[in-house]
Amino acid sequence: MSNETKRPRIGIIGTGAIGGFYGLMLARAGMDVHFLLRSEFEAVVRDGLHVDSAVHGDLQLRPVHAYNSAADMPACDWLLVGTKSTGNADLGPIITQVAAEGARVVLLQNGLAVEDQLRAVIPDSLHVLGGLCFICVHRAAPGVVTHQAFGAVSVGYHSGPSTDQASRLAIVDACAALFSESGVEAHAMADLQQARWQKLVWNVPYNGLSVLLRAGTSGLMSDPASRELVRALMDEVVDGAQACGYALPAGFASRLFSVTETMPDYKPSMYHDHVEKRPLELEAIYARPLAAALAAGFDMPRVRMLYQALTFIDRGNRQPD
Ligand SMILES: NC(=O)C1=CN([C@@H]2O[C@H](COP(=O)(O)OP(=O)(O)OC[C@H]3O[C@@H](n4cnc5c(N)ncnc54)[C@H](OP(=O)(O)O)[C@@H]3O)[C@@H](O)[C@H]2O)C=CC1
Ligand SMILES: CC(C)(CO)C(=O)C(=O)O
Repeated sequence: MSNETKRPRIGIIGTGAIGGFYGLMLARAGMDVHFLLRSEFEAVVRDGLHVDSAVHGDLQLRPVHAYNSAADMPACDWLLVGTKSTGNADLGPIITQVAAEGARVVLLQNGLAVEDQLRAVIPDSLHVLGGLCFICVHRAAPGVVTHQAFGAVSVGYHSGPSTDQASRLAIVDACAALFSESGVEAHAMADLQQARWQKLVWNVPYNGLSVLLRAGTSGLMSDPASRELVRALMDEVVDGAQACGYALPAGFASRLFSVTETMPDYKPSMYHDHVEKRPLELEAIYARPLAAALAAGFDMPRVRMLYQALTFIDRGNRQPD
């Protein structure tokens, strides 16, 4: 175990836009942060990590505790997972290798039931939390993250050795405190599933339509036809959530719609995945919500159509030229 009471040791599993941004913020606040990288390892060892932020200015971390193998990392008390959900089934050996005894694993991903997938491949002794990131970031170059807007994280307990509500809440509060101490707005959530459905109200329309229509938020919000489509998809997800037992606050979709009008033109992470020919997070953002709603007796035909179109696009996009 590391000396957690003095200085928590944090492992960033997947140092892309999300892992790079939050990891850098935590390290700048004096925490002992270790970054697992893959394709950008050499660049980060050589040049450090950079965040070009519209909110915080230009931030740099150099040198970086960077690793290209989990086997070389020290045991960490907290693991923040910033990989895409498409790779969750393969994370078991990595997490198991890097986790200190009783470590807390926080999945910073979009979508539904992503924690269930991870839970199945890691030891029962580890705590699993979910973290929802309300932020606009993307990788601009190896080791360079562009931060356009926002930054808050909402955290909730998923599963693990803590069975009573009080000890679960204590872990969630400790996680939120790590972020707060690094200058990131953080909230503890009582109901992770409810929060995941709420976030889907944004991700289902904008992530998928950005790929299908090749447009960022400004383009989608400036055309009457795409605006109508966004709104209809949002309403369907709200109804799907309700069918699954998660009643969202009144006017929630309208508020998200209005907030998006004030955002800088933003291309969601799915857009970047498509451009870079990486697999799209279709299972977590579309297939599972569709299946959950259907199991509750509610169909989401517009969401299904979007999912089917994206499946076609994704398959073609990843075939060799
Ligand atoms: N970007 C955003 O603004 C937001 C993103 N999200 C969600 O956050 C999650 C992460 O997204 P984002 O940061 O944009 O994704 P990125 O593609 O920018 O980052 C993913 C990172 O994980 C690395 N990685 C994947 N597998 C491994 C592995 N086995 N070992 C080491 N590194 C690995 C990738 O390395 P490599 O370079 O080799 O690909 C990459 O650096 C997604 O679920 C997304 O939906 C949520 C809110 C906002
Ligand atoms: C909704 C948004 C743009 C910021 O809150 C986001 O977090 C995402 O891209 O998933």
